[in-house]
Amino acid sequence: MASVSGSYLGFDFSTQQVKVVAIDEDLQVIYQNSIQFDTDLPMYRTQGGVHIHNDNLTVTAPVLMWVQALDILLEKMKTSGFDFASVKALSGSGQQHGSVYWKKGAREILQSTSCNKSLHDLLKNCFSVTDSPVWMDSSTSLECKHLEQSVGGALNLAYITGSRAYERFTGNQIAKIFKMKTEEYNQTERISLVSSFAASLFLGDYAAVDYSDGSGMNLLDIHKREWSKQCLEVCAPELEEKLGTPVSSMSVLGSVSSHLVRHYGFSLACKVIAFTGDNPGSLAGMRLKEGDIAVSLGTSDTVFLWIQNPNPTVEGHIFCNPVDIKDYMALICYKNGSITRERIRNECAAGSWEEFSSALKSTPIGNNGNLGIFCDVMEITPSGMLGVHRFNEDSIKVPHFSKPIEIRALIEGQFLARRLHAEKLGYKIIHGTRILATGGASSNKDILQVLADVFNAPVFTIDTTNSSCLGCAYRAKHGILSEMGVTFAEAVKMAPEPTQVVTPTPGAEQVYRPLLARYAQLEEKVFLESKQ
Ligand SMILES: O=C(CO)[C@@H](O)[C@H](O)CF
Repeated sequence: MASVSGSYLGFDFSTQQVKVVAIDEDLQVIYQNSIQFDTDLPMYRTQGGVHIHNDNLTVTAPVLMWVQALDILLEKMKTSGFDFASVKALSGSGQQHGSVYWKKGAREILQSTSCNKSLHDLLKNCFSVTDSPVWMDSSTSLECKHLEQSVGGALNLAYITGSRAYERFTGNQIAKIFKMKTEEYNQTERISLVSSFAASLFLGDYAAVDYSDGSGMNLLDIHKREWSKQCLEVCAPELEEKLGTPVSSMSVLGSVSSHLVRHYGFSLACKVIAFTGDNPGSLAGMRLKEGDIAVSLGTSDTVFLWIQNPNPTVEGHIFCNPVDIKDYMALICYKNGSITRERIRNECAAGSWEEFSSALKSTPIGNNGNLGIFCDVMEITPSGMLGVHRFNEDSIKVPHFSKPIEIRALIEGQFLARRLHAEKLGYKIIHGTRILATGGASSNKDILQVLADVFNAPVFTIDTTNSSCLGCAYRAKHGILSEMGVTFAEAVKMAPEPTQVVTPTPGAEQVYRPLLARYAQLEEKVFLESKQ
């Protein structure tokens, strides 16, 4: 029987805003809207949606601001005449690693349906910690060191949880709350991620943490897909009870709350699908599949990978895959993205991308063996690498290159690094591999040509505006089909296809394969020198 036509919602509780996208049965976007924390909720006095504390390390956001933002967004949708009754399922995402602390007794209030209050009025006394730590926080170095030491080191922790200890990761943040706000911690009956907190607002009950966003906590055993008791015990007492049991990112958590049915006219049949992290949501929005790699070329660069057999290392992050229960995804972040590309453009191409492109076109693939590593700011991957390092074809360090060679050395060096680190995490370039490029630099075809040549794979461009919202609307549709065995790829096959822009230059692979090996040796040399 043909399914009754309906719509699907994807929400994203990101750092600076709450966004919503609605799609129809054919996956076409039929509605979108957003609430900006700084401007629409000025009484919270956030900057970029957060409060950076005086120590310049602690970064938090007021949890009631997120609640109030949803009230306003749903009212905006209602005022614009959005047909809530047509929504068959909804899902969403949240900024990863942030944590929300529900006070004892909050669940009963969350479940209460009798009142006509806004969610903000309903929940205003429900949080034991009112300023939630968020991903920009870097105040938990001691907790990170303690966790790594307690489980046998950084690599062991990465093997168990998918990442070495990171200051922003939730387990270390919870450890700090237990240490610094012990009474508040003891008054907490549930700890949510931003994603599962948001899902709870729609469910009218505590929503479980999903495997994918849970992989960003240094607490979830990504192989067993259950909490690592060893990690829980190191971070804080009675933590498993406060976190609840994690679930698949495709889980149907239940139906939307009767509070929302009454206030907005959602159907009682509208399902809430597990919410997840913004990056797993983006992977869904880009419709990445096995063998694909997404490269976001922005101020900082981010690489998303689909991985079947992960090899967790102390660099990068392995998360459980949000759309395939047996596979994984990886995330690799680089600080030296467009920051460095723009500096070299200004110094070597008179500030012109056209001249930058001409230099790439006038220099040979492989740059006659000249290699460069350009870290204007301290790099995330590899952690702590800094400075500009140039090597000639004999791997001898040289003080400078000519301008065209400098330009090619920068771009080849960046993409050789992305390929090296991806393959270290277990990524494999297979037949049919696609590179999905997004972000500012993806508009430069000559830069994408180098990307295609280094990876020996075709490069496609995609519009990732609202990629996480869109991905979660897709996941909402898939969530109610997955129980019938429908795969995510099948559920979203009607979505707009990415545009192929360039294919690898014949013979490029024969140049870059040995160059990649040389790059790996030189990067290791520079990395070790930076640690001395
Ligand atoms: O910390 C991050 C990923 O590990 C960021 O991308 C946050 O998810 C942004 F909200």
